[in-house]
Amino acid sequence: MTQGMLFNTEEPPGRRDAPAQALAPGAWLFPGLVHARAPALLSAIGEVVRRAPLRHMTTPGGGRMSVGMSGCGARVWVSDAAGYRYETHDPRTGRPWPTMPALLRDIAGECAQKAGYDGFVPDSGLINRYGPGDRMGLHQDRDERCDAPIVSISLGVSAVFLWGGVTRSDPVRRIVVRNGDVVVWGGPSRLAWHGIAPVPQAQHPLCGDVRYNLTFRRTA
Ligand SMILES: O=C(O)CCC(=O)C(=O)O
Ligand SMILES: [Fe+2]
Repeated sequence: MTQGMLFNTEEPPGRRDAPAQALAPGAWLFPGLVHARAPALLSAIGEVVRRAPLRHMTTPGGGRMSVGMSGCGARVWVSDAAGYRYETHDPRTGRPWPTMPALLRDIAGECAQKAGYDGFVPDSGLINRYGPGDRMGLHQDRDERCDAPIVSISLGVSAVFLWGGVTRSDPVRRIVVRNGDVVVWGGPSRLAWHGIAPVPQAQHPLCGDVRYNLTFRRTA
């Protein structure tokens, strides 16, 4: 696998050439693909959350999500007592979500292309912030009105990505995702079940004890 100029400048030995791993038809793990871009990605996250602060959303059932969330782009996923949906405005500030930084849009497009999905232009960039012990239960991403793929970037502390099949009862694999790893799923795997196991207490030089996840989608 060759990697474009965008990605391969500073990755440590052993990470640069880690091969892509097929998880399922249409689904790929790219170890370290954006490792060299982690500082730039984190500063783009900082830019977004200054204008749209991270917050703990509520599930329709009344539970508080452990993960802190924010986002950018035309629409961002929200959850509250009224349900799961995409909104054009941040309910917290009443303002439109911050514009997606070009760096994020471009990197998401490059990652999708690596998985064979050409022309992916996300209109939504979700930011998930996990502290020690925070998790995301197994779910499908099915609130989008579009079957474009999903590009998911891991930053900071390593975590275990839970990867099931398209059926709830399919076996669930546990895949370690590290700083700079990218998972892309679409096509026949677009509605695969997935989640994040409780994030361990650990330290990362760029993020302290935090894991960030950036998830790019087309919502319409
Ligand atoms: O944090 C992750 O890697 C997964 C996030 C996710 O599944 C989601 O935001 O829908
Ligand atoms: Fe998801």
